[in-house]
Amino acid sequence: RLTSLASPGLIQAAGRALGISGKGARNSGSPEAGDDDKMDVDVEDTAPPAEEEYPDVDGEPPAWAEDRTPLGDAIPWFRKFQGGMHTKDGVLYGVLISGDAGVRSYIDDEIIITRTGGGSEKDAEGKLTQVADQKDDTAISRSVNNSMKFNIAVGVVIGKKNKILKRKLPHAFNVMDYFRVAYVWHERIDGFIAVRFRLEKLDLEEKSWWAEKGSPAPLKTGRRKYVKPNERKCGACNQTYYRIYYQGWMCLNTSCGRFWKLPDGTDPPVDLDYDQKWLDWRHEADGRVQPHYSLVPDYMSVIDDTDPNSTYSRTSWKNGIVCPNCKQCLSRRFWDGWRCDDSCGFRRVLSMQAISLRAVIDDYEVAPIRRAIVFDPGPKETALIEPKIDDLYCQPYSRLVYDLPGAGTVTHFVANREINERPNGPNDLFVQLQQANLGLRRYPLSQAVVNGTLNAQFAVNYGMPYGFVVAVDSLPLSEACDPILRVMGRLTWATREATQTEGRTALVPNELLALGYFEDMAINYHDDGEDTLGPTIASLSLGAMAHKSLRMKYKYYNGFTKGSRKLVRHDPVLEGCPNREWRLELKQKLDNEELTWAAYEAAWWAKYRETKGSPARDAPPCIKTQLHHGDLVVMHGDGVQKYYEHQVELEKGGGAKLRFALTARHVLPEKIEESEWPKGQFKLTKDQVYNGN
Ligand SMILES: O=C(O)CCC(=O)C(=O)O
Repeated sequence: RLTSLASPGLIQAAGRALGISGKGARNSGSPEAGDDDKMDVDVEDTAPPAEEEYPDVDGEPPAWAEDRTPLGDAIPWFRKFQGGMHTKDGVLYGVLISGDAGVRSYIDDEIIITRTGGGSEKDAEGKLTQVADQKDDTAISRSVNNSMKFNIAVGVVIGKKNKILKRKLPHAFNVMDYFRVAYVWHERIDGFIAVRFRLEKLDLEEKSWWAEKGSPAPLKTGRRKYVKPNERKCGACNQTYYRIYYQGWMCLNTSCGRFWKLPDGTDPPVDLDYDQKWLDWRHEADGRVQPHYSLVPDYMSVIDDTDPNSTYSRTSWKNGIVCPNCKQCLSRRFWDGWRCDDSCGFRRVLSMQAISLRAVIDDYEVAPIRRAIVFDPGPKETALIEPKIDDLYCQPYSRLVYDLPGAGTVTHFVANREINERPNGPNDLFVQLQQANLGLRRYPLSQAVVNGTLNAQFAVNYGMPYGFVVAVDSLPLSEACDPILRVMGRLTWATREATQTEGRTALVPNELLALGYFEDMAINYHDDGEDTLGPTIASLSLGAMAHKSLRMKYKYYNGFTKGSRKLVRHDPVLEGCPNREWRLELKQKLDNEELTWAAYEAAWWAKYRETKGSPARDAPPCIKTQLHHGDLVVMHGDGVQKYYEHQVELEKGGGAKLRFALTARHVLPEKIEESEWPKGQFKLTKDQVYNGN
């Protein structure tokens, strides 16, 4: 705790006049020598004002965001979606000063003093606590040192949750400015060594936008004194350090016996005051200190709409823009560009010229006469299931059926040139879907670790509402365009074909999710196991090739949940899971009531401990397929979604820049509001019905 020597009102007034917020400063000199008490600034002693009582800021941030995703997409020096420091190749590029930056944090109009955060954790109340030593050899502290050593300016974003600056911040995340790393040192925090650093605003001429509204302009750079802080050499280790704290100079060499000791050899208190000379220290303008990126880059100026290769490229969907009107960071949420929210209305619409199949398929011929079926499990991939291959049953397709015992089947209808080239077949559909204005866009994931994380593909939903992975608005199927209805025809055929062979009646699809993949897009392991869905999911691939994999879910593979390691109550003990024999034996005993649940648990873990050779891990894929242009895949059986998960990745390289995946499901009407049912009703013309040719 700080020793307060002045009244809180006086303290705050003094702080504001100096542009000081947060922890206070004292004049240099030793406290023993009797300092000027009036300069004692101790705002910690007063209850922090409620946010709305903080003073307004003087200007507007040059860029801002309400979520981390658009911020990281649009600000290249802070392409960081979790954590507070963006480092790359050993250099620190950007810092986020958000909630609790820990003890002795400090921000004023030109200076920021913070810590690297390494070796620290948030406690139950969200307070940052150091839990391990952090020395200079960690990647993060090397990066901070490198930015100082190599004169790389560091961009800073301030979060609304920040309570050190004590200003009313306009947005959740606000770009401040570029700073130089002026000093890096070690301290002891919560008993552990921590790395701290001091940032100094690069442009000292201009008033900072986050300065208090109406506060005086900063001193012109030509009139500043640029006096260095006091420094002293340690008598024990001979190292020289600046004096940072009013309470006294301290050696900052972690290997010295006098590290972090006050001149009288005692440990310093937790709350210390910054020495005024240390806070007043500024560097003269130095042209060598430069940022790597523009503070707010103008990505729009480098987009070439006339080149489809650039429109569908990774950079084109990974990079956000900053709205030129309201300065909001915008992710590429729309198929055809960037749009700001309604209050601003800014749009940058790309012409989205159609891309040819030739441009996205990297094979000698765009389609083969007969597709070679790729199935070679290889010696290491013994978990892969061998499909039953039938070239005759639904010619000209080859049909591959993968059996997942106890779960269901995956049927792959492999297309070829004859199928793809037919009028209104896959080749035509690929062009037609590009020409149709489908309204594809990226939606926030419903179960994301970071708020606002967007689905990695562009999506639009037709028919009955479906929103397991992303909440996508659904459009009535009756109003869908011709190519979408033709796709519905194909998927209805595939659904029947894959399920009738098992002697069951198919539930005809009444929903269609269209996904558009650009270069390098992928959908990570997930299942489509929403309880509103029937057991069959059929999909059509158009355009670039993709790889689809299926694997058993972690808990069914290992028998227990990840993290909390709770045993699965009704363990199906599927084929391919480890320790299958004894797991089946124990399950039998549990099912026959020879074991209580508690006895089962004890026996299970005892057996598991004996099997030292099988540590818990993610299941390896049991199905790996290549999804080529025109192929259809049908996953059938409730167990496929319950026990298995699937992922799809666009082929890397080879120009694989555009793929459509159209997936049809049967949404159970009884599970959906009746008012939504009409959306799933549609009638195909004779021409739109597909019969497998
Ligand atoms: O891209 C695909 O082929 C399938 C997409 C998918 O996994 C899904 O819609 O759940």
